[in-house]
Amino acid sequence: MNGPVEVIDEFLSSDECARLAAAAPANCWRPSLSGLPDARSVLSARGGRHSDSVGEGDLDAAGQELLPAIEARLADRCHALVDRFEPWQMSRYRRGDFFDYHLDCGAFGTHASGERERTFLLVVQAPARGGATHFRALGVSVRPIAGRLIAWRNFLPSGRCNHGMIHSGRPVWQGQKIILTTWQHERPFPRGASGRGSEHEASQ
Ligand SMILES: O=C(O)CCC(=O)C(=O)O
Ligand SMILES: [Fe+2]
Repeated sequence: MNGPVEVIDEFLSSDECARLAAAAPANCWRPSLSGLPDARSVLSARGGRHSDSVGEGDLDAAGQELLPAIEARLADRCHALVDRFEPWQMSRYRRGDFFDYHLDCGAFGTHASGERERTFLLVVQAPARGGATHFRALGVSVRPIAGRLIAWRNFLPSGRCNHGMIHSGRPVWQGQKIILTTWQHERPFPRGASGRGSEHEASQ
């Protein structure tokens, strides 16, 4: 699909999906927090979301070792700038879970790395029913199919947040949806304690 929402099927192989779906230890899942990096803002930001998430640092070795190859693929096929990526997050939506309509842009205005300019969402496991990513203002609904990349830009050409990109993760009605998501910021994003950058930083 062309247009404001880019969809690439089989971006992940079925083997990668299987390894990633098994990569989060059961006791690492936490209620998802939306958007904001600091705990102060998190409670108010959480309201419209019901799902669980883990950070990339929680994934097992088999899962973590896939990430550099996935990033290289995103750089190659989507011209992604991976040094601006936030640490990956894996989210799980079980029956009835959802992520209400929101913008990915708008919460990081004062962050050193700037706003979330682009979103890269990889479907690791598809639910049996429900769970589409719905862009209300665009009238676009993208089904969660395992291996599918769903990517979009959150800015207008002027550099302001594009409110036309408002979107939601529709409720899952049967089965479970697992996604692996990152956001490309305006400037390099140092991967802190939760990411692979931490070893690098520590050695400097
Ligand atoms: O689960 C979805 O389809 C949407 C996820 C999303 O909007 C996000 O993680 O920012
Ligand atoms: Fe989003």
